[in-house]
This record gives sequence, structure tokens and C-alpha cells, in this order.
Amino acid sequence: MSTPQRPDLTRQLSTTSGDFDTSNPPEVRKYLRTYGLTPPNVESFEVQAQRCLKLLAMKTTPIEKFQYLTHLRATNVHLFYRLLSENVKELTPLIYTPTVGEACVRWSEIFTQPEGLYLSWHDKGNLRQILDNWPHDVEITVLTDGSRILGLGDLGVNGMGIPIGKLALYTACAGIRPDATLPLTVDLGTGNKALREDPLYMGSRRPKVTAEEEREFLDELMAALTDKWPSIVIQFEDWKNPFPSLERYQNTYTMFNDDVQGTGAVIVGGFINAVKASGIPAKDHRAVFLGAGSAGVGVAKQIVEFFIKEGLTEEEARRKFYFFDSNGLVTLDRGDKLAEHKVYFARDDNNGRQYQSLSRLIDFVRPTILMGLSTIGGAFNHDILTKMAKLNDKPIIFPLSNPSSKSECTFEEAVRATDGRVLFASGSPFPSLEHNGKYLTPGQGNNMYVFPGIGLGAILSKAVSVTQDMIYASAESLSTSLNKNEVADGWLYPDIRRIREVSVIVTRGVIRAAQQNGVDRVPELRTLSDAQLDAYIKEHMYDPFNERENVGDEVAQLLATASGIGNAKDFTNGYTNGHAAHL
Ligand SMILES: NC(=O)C1=CN([C@@H]2O[C@H](COP(=O)(O)OP(=O)(O)OC[C@H]3O[C@@H](n4cnc5c(N)ncnc54)[C@H](OP(=O)(O)O)[C@@H]3O)[C@@H](O)[C@H]2O)C=CC1
Ligand SMILES: CC(=O)C(=O)O
Ligand SMILES: [Mg+2]
Repeated sequence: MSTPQRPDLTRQLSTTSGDFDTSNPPEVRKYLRTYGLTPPNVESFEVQAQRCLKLLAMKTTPIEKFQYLTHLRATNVHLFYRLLSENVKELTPLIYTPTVGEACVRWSEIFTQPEGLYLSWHDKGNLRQILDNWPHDVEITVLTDGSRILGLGDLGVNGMGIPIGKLALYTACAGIRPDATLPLTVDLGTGNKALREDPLYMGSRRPKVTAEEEREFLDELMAALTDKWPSIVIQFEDWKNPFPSLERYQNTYTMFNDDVQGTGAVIVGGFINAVKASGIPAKDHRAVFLGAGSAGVGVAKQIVEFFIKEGLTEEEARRKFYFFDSNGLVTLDRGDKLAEHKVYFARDDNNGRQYQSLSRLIDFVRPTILMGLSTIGGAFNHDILTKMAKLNDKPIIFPLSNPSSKSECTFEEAVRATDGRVLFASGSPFPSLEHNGKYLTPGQGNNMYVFPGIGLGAILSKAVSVTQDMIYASAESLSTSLNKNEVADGWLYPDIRRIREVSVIVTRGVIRAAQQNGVDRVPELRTLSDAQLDAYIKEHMYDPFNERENVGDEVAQLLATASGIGNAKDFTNGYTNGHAAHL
């Protein structure tokens, strides 16, 4: 019996595809044996992009557009990234929040092809072996268990859309090679009963494993990943309870949690600019947070760090925060057992008073800052917004929950209620609008401004761990990345269309912090000036406009030199002979 042939996964797994790229010149088509299989014209990117954008416009719903872009990535990865990098503002909402939220909800319905790796509880004991099935060398993975997908709850393995979307942004925003990324979803069961009963659901039907079982599984997985790819960077994403793994692995592996640390950094980055714009010194701010989960606490902890750098003591900084969760104001005497991560910010100065209404808490605290990380769409209603407008000249209001349906308010609602004075950032994008003859653009406080640079910085410096200083450096670097026009227009975040430039600045900050902490493993980078380091970073970024990796060295060489024509002929002969033999 002959040995079963392994399917050509490198082609199927959407990372080196492009065989039918209509920009391939004849020599490449011959080499790939696709000559004659695509129409004869060799097309420019401009023509290809025109067709793609027309096709996209023909799709009427966001999910159809998502599916089209998924198909494009699977069939022509470089064209997909050319299109994405040229249209990042328009396309990001279709491959990331908000559309990726709907895609995850409907994942088992719309699934057509493998795009990542799924590991299940019953694979325990064999994880290292299964990693060998992945056909590429990996530099970075995004790892979820699907248990808190955006603000949409536990979606089990349907959460795979998130690692895929985040890693597409790693490639588009920070130029990490697409074939060096691994979307990874672990199926440790799901607490979502409706999913378990859905015949189309593609995960296991078991309930969620215990915390102890999860730890055992992750211990094995972390060891397996680093055994297989020793310098791998591991980003945890959208875990319902991300704190135990962060604490357990952050000093022993090159890992970080994007929802706790990336979100903290991106919000501090915009917050530094918002504090400047508010005209109120750090010591006089007071913050109300709706939502005391991983993101809320992650953000507040990093703002504490910022306040300390602004001259406050840790105690003064900590006491500026009032958290409101599903049981009201988080206090030490509330009568329930507080989750460990909430204790640091729990109030002890409420004199026995419990606040069950956000509106009343705002009257009591008179905050300058209102943050939403609650998953409760519309929670910042007109009453709340007008209160913030009365209390402040320039209220800082950040409704950060994703996707858009979970945003605590819209940009328009915040602008109208504050007569355009709001300093605003939301997790998902909102359109610009006109108010009193002024054109106002909302900030997008989304960790996509920092995680690509954190990842690339860790990869290029070969950091042994991702330190808190590296995370904080990403925030500071982001805050300095705005250009003159953006500053003059009062923006809190740079234009997303400049994200690759911004990622270079963030990456440099992350690498410098790694060097200061002594966790880097590329000593040559230490002696580079900032300009030299920027050049080094850019040189190492994947550029989809400069890619013909699938054609092989021989043809690349032919294409690169006019004198290659002779070789091309030889090669064409070889191709013809080979093909004849094949036929
Ligand atoms: N903009 C960005 O870059 C990011 C945005 N996010 C978004 O932040 C949101 C929260 O994420 P995360 O912190 O990880 O989620 P969690 O589930 O950990 O936390 C949600 C928090 O909201 C609270 N909450 C739920 N319902 C209510 C309610 N009715 N009234 C008041 N509080 C309520 C919960 O209270 P309790 O603790 O009592 O259950 C909990 O504290 C998500 O929508 C996510 O998409 C997350 C990361 C990045
Ligand atoms: C943006 C993100 O990481 C989240 O909403 O979970
Ligand atoms: Mg997330």
C-alpha cells in the first residue's frame, strides 16, 4: 500500500498562496505551471485593487464583505495585504471589530476552510506532536479559548475569528510576515449551552474544564509552543479570566495579555493626550469606570502608573478610581466576595453607602473621566452624558466596549450631549460628523494601535519576556506618534491610515525598554541610534508590494535581472520538458 500523501497545507493555509495572481509575469506563470490558467493580461495592483473594491461593493452586508476578504486572503495573500494596507481605515472594520464579532457569532455557520490551529482538551498529552502539523515556522501566535469574545460572551471555538483578525492586523500594521503567524484556539469546553446544543457548532460539547485543568493544559501548551518555536511570542486574547495565566507565565515565557496590558497601554496612550487637552492637572482628575473586568482593571492600573510618573503617590493615584460593576460601586464592605483583581481599587471611603446607580455615583464622585468597559451597549445614556457635560468643560468619555453594538454610547450621542466639547475615544470605529460647522473625528481607543508594535518589538529584540516597562513604553510611544496636524486638530490618536509608521515608533519604544530591562537577546541592536533602529525595523517589516516569495529563487532572480532572459529561456525549456514529462 502506498503511503498516503499529505495535503499541501502550505498552499491551503492562506500564507503563500498567490499562484493565480494576475500580476504574475509570464515567467512566473510558467514556473508555477499556471500559465494559461489566468487571463493573459499582466495586471498592475491598481487594476487588481479596482476589481477587488468593486467586488466588495457588490456584497451588501458586512458579513458578506468579511467572507469575500477571507476568500481573498486564502487565495492571494499578498494582494489581500496590499489592499488592506492601502485601505486600512475602510477595511479594518470588516476584518476586525465590529464585523469580526458577527463572524464569530456565526463562525460554525460560515466556516469554509482551515485558517488556524484548534487544540482540544482531549489532545492533552499530545500537544507538542500536533504542533508539528502546522506547516510554517511561527514567530507569533494569538491564543484564545473563546470564553469572552469582545463583549459577546462565551463563543467557544467560534472565537477563532479573533486570533485570525488580530494576526491580520499584526501583518498589516506591523509587517509581521503572514506565514509567521499562528491563529490558535483551544477548545476547553464552553459554558454556552445554546452553542453546545447547536448541531452546526464545531467545538466539543463538553462544559468548560475546571480552572485547575485549564492550568494543566496551558502548562503543557506553553512548553510545547516554545519547544517547537523557541523565540515565539504568545499573545493571550479574550479569556474570561485572564489573570491566572498572565501571572503564571509572564516571567517565564515571551507572552502578554492584550486585553489587560495592550488595552491598558492604548488607553494610556490616548489618555496622556486627553489629560493635556482637558487643561486639568493629573492630580485633579477623578475617574468612574463602568466595568471592572480584565480590560477595566488593566486600563486603570496603567493610568495609575501614568499618574505616578506625573508626581502622585501610588495611594493618591489609586484613590482616583471608582469602579462600578454589575453589583454597583465596588467597595470593600459590599457584602459579596470580590474577585481578586477588583480588590486593589475597591473603595473603603463610602461610609457604608452603596451605589447601585451609575447616575448617582456620578453625582457623588463628580468625575472628569468616564470609561466604559462593561459590554453594556448604550449604558452612557443622555442623562449620564449631560451630567458629564455639566461637570466639565472638556469631559473625557471613552466608551470602549466592542463591538459597536456594545459601545456604551456613540460618538454622535457624546458630541450632541456635550455640545462638541467631549474628549472621546471608542473601542470600535464611529464615523466623523459635523457639529456647529466643525468637522469632528472620533478617536479609536483600540489595542490595535499597540499590540502590533509590542509583538514586533518582542520578536525583533528576541525578548525573553514582555515586561511591564515594554508595555508602558508602547503607550508613551503611541502618545508621541501624532503629527502636527493631528495635534492641531485635537486628536487623541494618530490617523489609522498611518498605522505602519506608528507601529515603527511603538516597536522602537518596546525594543528600547527590552534593552533597558536586559530581556533582549540581540545585542547588536543596542548600539544603533534611534534612526538606525527605525531603519532596521522597517527593513524587517513584510511589505506586500515587494513580495513574490512563491516564485522561488530562480524566477525571482530572472525577474530581477534583464540578463536573466537567457536563463529564463533555459528555465522555460526546463519547465516545458518537466511539464511534458508530467503530462
Ligand atoms: N477598546 C479596546 O481595545 C478593548 C475593549 N474591550 C472591551 O471591553 C469590554 C469588557 O472586556 P473585559 O473587561 O475583558 O470583560 P469582563 O467580562 O472581564 O468584564 C466586564 C465587566 O463589566 C461588568 N458589567 C457587566 N454587566 C454590567 C452591568 N449591567 N452594569 C455594570 N457593569 C456590568 C462586569 O461586572 P461583574 O464583574 O460584576 O461581572 C465586569 O466587571 C468588552 O466589550 C471588550 O470588547 C476589551 C479589550 C480591549
Ligand atoms: C479589542 C479587544 O481586544 C476586545 O474588544 O477584546
Ligand atoms: Mg480582546
